[in-house]
Amino acid sequence: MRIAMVSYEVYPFAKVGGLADVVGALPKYIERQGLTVDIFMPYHKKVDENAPKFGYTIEKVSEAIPVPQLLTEEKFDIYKTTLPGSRNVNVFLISNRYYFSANEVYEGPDLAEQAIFFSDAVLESIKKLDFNYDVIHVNDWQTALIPVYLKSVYKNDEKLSKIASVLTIHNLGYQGIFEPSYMKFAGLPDYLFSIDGIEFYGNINFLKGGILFADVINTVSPTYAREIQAKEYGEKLDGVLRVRSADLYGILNGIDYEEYNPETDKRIYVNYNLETVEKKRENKRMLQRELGLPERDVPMIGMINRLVDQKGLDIMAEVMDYVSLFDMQFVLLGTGDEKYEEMFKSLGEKYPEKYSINLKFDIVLAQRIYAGADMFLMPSRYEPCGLGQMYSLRYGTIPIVRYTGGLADTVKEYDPQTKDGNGFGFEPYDPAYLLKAIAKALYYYNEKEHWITLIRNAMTTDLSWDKSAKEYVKLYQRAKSKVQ
Ligand SMILES: Nc1ncnc2c1ncn2[C@@H]1O[C@H](COP(=O)(O)OP(=O)(O)O[C@H]2O[C@H](CO)[C@@H](O)[C@H](O)[C@H]2O)[C@@H](O)[C@H]1O
Repeated sequence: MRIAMVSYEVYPFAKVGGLADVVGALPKYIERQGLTVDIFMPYHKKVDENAPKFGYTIEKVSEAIPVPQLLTEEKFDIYKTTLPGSRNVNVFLISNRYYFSANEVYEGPDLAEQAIFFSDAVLESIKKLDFNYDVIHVNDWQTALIPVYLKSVYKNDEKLSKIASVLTIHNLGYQGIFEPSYMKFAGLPDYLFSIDGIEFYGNINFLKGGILFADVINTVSPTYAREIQAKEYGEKLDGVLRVRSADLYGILNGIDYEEYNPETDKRIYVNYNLETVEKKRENKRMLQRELGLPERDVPMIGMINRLVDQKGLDIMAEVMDYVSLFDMQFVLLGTGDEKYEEMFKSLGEKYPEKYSINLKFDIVLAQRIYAGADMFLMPSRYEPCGLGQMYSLRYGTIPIVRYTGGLADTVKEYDPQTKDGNGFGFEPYDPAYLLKAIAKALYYYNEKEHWITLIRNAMTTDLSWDKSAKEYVKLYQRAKSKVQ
């Protein structure tokens, strides 16, 4: 089977959040299952910026290809590189100066036009390139129109009509909702502007289109796949998801065990494994030094996040003054909404000996926090899967989470009787429960025998992609069986 995987972000070429990590790792593991995978992504400015750091080279494959389907004269070029660490995963970069010259991945002159242009350009590239794909695997709203095109405009196209589609929802909170006028730009037939199509409360909704028209849909954890079919987590698409529930799966993300390995990770200060885990302390000391925190043996809580409502920062705001009463340190790395940046900045100013607030994107510092911190906080309001808690488990850093979505599927409450469990957490979205979970973790930090057991349980949790990659292969087979 040959798979075309389509995404706006792919590590290491351009990364904003977890989507990049998934599409940068999963193809390597699918390839090991004997399939062939190619990636299609926009040629963002970031791709050139990251090239010297990661040592990939880029060549031009084809140029000035039109998109006759769309209401634009813009053309695109195709460039090609290879996914580092893969055997043979081609990465095709769709280049167009007008749409893709912003500094950031999710910026541009018009985000709706940009996503439509990219989606159609991918299909035009597939027509042009000499490969026969069995499945197009699209990710999130930016690429969710591809299944819509396949089942409407291209349903009689000799090549494209034979390709099945899979949509992965990494975050239902972002849907791509725009004015109906974009139907015309996209060249989509009018009949699609209906309740059974991409119409959504008078607008158009790209993700809804993907959910209705992809042959198979999945999200990134079994719990989130269940949660989003009910009103509380459904973001107004729960009804549409229930319509497709027979074709909706939940496959837990994995993490790249080669890239994220405390034994070999070159970005951390001192390497370690389960047998030499006491070296974590050295990582903490060096991190304290780098960040200007007092070099003491106090429990350190880390947090690395996009600073947005999803991440539970409003309930955190209510408890951090109380958490600050403990002898502890807190290290934040993140960027996002101004109100949250301000909240963390003022905590840093109020308690300079306890807080290190780093409002930037820095993948080296991220690894140093995963390795150096003792605990990792992720009190998300909702979390489709969550990778932060998985990286921290792998690095022996104990997660404190809200049990929702993938957090509930990967973190298990520590039981001091049975010595089972790899972290701490809470369920009701309520600051009092969050405070209790943090206090509990801080308590067990001082119960050294329990803490060592926790670290052992964390580091031996199976989070590899191997199992999930096999699930994706089955998903592709299911999708393929629907178009024959
Ligand atoms: N300032 C910063 N500097 C450096 N690195 C930073 C950073 N801010 C965040 N990161 C990194 O970005 C990634 C975040 O991934 P998550 O999966 O935790 O959340 P995200 O909401 O982005 O992903 C969405 O998609 C993924 C993938 O499916 C789902 O796991 C998740 O639940 C869903 O919300 C981690 O690798 C983290 O280290």
